[in-house]
Amino acid sequence: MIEVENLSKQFGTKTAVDHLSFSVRKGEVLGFLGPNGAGKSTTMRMVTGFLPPTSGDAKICGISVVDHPNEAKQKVGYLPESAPLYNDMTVSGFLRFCADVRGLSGSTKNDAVERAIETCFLKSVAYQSIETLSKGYRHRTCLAQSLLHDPEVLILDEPTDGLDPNQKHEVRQLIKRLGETKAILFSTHILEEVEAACTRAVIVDRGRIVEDGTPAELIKKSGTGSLTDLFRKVTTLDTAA
Ligand SMILES: Nc1ncnc2c1ncn2[C@@H]1O[C@H](COP(=O)(O)OP(=O)(O)OP(=O)(O)O)[C@@H](O)[C@H]1O
Repeated sequence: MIEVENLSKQFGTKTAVDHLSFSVRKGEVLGFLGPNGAGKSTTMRMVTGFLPPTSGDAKICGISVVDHPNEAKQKVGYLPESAPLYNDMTVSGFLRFCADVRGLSGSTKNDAVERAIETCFLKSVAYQSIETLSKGYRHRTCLAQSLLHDPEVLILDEPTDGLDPNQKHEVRQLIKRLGETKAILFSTHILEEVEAACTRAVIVDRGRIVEDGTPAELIKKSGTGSLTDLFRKVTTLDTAA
């Protein structure tokens, strides 16, 4: 469902993503790990059709993001790193607005908004204005937005960032559940999320994949039973420069 083929991105002289290739099938949750500046967000922005690659391509359900970015976008739910929200709207109003932008109307729109509110546990704040929400609820509102059109593919950039431990647990469970019927790519800095939510994980460093395996395989590879040890072994301390 997600096929990334030799994807590269150059910003001036900086190579942010360097000939990356991987795929995610339906029923798979792929954890996308790597130090700050490894190229995770840049890869996700290209895979969702929001940033044109310097070379290579990504296909969403067989649709090229280079040749048909708008068609590919319709198949994807995307939670960007800093997702935009309209503070003066209520949660329900914001989701209805996003559904309009997605081209949903009538009962399809009502059902989509209701389902997203339920899935992301937003019922209690549905009619509250976004500016009054805690960070966790704001975050879940962004996540709900990405689910409105019931996409086959979900691309989530640090979906648990800034959440408290209870909310982190809830969102991980949600990702796991959604992953049963969709293809999910999500980035995280929290290595325990690999075991908690992923069927597979890749570690990227300086725009390249340096490890790829199931959580059990990666833990075995570490030699110490610790994903943190493996992560530290295969990644560079400072990749942002
Ligand atoms: N628009 C841009 N212009 C120039 N350089 C950029 C741009 N966007 C990203 N970069 C650079 O590309 C590299 C990869 O950045 P990216 O945000 O993809 O990393 P990341 O793995 O998502 O990092 P983090 O974990 O900190 O979010 C970094 O060196 C970053 O400074």
